[in-house]
Amino acid sequence: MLPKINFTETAAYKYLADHFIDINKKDIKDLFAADKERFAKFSVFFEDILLDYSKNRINDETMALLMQLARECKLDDAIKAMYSGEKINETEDRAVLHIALRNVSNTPILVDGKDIMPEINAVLAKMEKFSANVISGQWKGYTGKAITDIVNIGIGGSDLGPVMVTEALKHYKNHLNLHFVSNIDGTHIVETLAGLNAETTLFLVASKTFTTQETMTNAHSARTWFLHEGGAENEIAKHFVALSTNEKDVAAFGIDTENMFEFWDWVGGRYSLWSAIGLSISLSIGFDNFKELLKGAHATDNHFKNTEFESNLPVILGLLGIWYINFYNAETQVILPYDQYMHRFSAYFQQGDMESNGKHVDRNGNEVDYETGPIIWGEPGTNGQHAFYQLIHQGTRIIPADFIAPAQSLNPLGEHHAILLSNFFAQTEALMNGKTEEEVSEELKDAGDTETKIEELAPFKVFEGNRPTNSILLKKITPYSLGSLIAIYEHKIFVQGIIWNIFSFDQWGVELGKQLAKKILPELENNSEVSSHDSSTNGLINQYKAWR
Ligand SMILES: O=P(O)(O)OC[C@H]1O[C@@](O)(CO)[C@@H](O)[C@@H]1O
Repeated sequence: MLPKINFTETAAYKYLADHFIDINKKDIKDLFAADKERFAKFSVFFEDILLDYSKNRINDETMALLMQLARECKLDDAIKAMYSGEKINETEDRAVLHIALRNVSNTPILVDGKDIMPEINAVLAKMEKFSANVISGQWKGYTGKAITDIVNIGIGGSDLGPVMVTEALKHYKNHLNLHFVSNIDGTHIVETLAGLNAETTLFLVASKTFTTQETMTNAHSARTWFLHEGGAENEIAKHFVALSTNEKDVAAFGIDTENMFEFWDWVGGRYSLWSAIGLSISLSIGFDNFKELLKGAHATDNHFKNTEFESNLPVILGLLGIWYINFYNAETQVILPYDQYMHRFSAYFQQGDMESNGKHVDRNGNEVDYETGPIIWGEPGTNGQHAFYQLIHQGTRIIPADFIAPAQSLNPLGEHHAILLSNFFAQTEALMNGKTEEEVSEELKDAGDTETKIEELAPFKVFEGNRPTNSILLKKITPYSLGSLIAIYEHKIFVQGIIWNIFSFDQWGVELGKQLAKKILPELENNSEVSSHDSSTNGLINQYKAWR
């Protein structure tokens, strides 16, 4: 069982809260001025990943107290509980073992007394064989042609991970064309299938439960399309495979369970890209590269489990988040990858973080009286600079920002990468230093503005600065380094959930909307007026009926 400690009652929390003003007397830029070794002190390497957290509102005392907070919340016990297969997802009575999916060192991991590694390795072997067959052209469609297009049908964790990774690793892809259908909006599957050839298209129906309404509806529409395009019922098996834990419903759909790649209930949907859900990744970049992704994550898993908290990247990132969320009332966390391939990285962690820690009841079943999971958002740099950096620089909110960049470009072209990285470096410097009214006035004076003009304009051009950022510099985006980075963020989420004393691995909050949608759907099947809801819902439904 996980520890069930209220972190606001710990000595560390109380000291941080009581001495918050004293601890925060100096701005970040003054802390740098006072300590030439600040960067060295507050940056840490994990293999070819550098985390520079020196541009935060911290000092030695803050970090020591945050580390004490983690220890008082028994984070080390919680880590051991997860890695040992304890059922820490207590409301669903499940273990949480995405770490087992990438446990390439094959140390036994027991669930209910049974080592799960053999079955994990069996699925990996099946994924490897299948990927090789499809990529080599050995796997043929119903007219004997090789597969050219892969369509992954899934949503949430059965879509976001595969999309993010196949995009981030596009540089490593082969000839297969990858497509992803997730939304129930008919546009998504219609636009995706337009122009595809049923003879050479392979569908992956990705669904842990194999009951998700969007996925099953899209899968049936894909099946109908396949038959309409010339495929026959007895040829479904050549063009449909299932990625699921639910063999019964896979068979009921008409997919040969021989073409089912299984995973298990101790794999959370938002942590499942390492499982059979990652088949689209393996098809896109080859199984060897998929294995590299697993190896990178496994390296982070060992780092997280074995490294003292003071040098532990997920622990440092997790505690810094706690510092801003629970002591500065930061409501969001922005993730800014300065790499176009990583354009879905923030979106991926919207589910990863917000579906894990968007909780309001603690592990004792009581309403919490403190903030928990942040709102995760972000876009690649430098695009974000031309969209929302105004608010980050001069808005009224504190927005902790993670800047991520690779030192090496996968597409070196003239000075493009140098320009990209110059912005990566400059933004965190600008957010920290800001610009004083004196500096602004000086600039305006040098530009020849009159005293009056300077007096009018200066307040609008001041940058407060002291805005906290983390910089994560990778040597290069590879399957291995991406695997490590994703796992760092996964474990950061774990750290925060443990400290907030919440359950990070269930997601009851997604159910109510689905239930109500299932009640409304039959009401839309006729044209009679609806009055069973509140006047807004009734009004909207009835207007929809009038207009459709
Ligand atoms: O993989 P599946 O079972 O189809 O679930 C898809 C997604 O739906 C959820 O909202 C749970 O219902 C996410 O947690 C999950 O990743």
